[in-house]
Amino acid sequence: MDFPSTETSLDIEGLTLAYDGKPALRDLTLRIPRHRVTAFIGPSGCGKSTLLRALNRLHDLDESVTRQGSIHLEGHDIHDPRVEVAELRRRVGMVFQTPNPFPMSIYDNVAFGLRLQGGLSKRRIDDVVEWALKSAALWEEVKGRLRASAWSLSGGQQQRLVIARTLAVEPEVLLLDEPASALDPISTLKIEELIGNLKSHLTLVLVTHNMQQAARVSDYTAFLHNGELVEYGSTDTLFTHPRLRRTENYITGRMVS
Ligand SMILES: Nc1ncnc2c1ncn2[C@@H]1O[C@H](COP(=O)(O)OP(=O)(O)OP(=O)(O)O)[C@@H](O)[C@H]1O
Repeated sequence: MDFPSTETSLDIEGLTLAYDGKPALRDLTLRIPRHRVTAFIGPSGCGKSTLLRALNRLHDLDESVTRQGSIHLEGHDIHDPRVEVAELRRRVGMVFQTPNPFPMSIYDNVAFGLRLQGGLSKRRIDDVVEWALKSAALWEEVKGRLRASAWSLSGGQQQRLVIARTLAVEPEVLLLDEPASALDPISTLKIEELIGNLKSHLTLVLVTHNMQQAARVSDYTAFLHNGELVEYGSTDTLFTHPRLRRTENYITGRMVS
């Protein structure tokens, strides 16, 4: 799957990543398009989360990890020594499987990153908190109790709060690692709707075990197996006319691992 560089957000080239010398990703090359939803699918242990984490350098502190190859964000090498990792992680935000709001109020969760950046008036922070909560489709449910503890929210609301917290610092890319797998079906639907709405101004990358979910929300799908990129293409094509037998076996449930 190839996109012109003008439409590419993340350009992954020859990426090999190993834990203690054991490769989890093998020579992966793919381009992730801007303002689209790209899903990574594949059996457990195939390297989906490893690839997602590599995109905002979450492996940096893991001394067992070695890497070859490159990742460019908007044409710039994310491993360039001049890159500040905190700024990279602001631009490439990440939401994990289990909602992880901070032990503070709803408002303070969303304001957290803005206050760290500093220099914003109280009024401006109020505005951004409201905008982020609206963007995460949570505002109507919490506008009357912004000072309540984030932990008083349901699991699905907590996950949308975490998304609002991530959106508040205006990332360009949002990485979602099984964001709905701990949620009930109604909360899952809300997260899926939200993903669809966010792509008008964000690039989204989604790891999911749920193939129906990948089919519902993503524009492009990458199928990984044993750390290799097996097939990558438009979601419609990959699910209806996979090129390779391995992909077909996986999406039809004939491959379990
Ligand atoms: N921190 C780590 N240290 C050592 N090995 C790891 C580490 N994280 C992942 N691995 C190994 O790397 C391989 C890929 O794991 P990864 O979590 O990326 O796969 P995955 O496709 O996301 O799996 P799942 O769907 O089960 O979450 C697996 O063999 C896993 O055991």
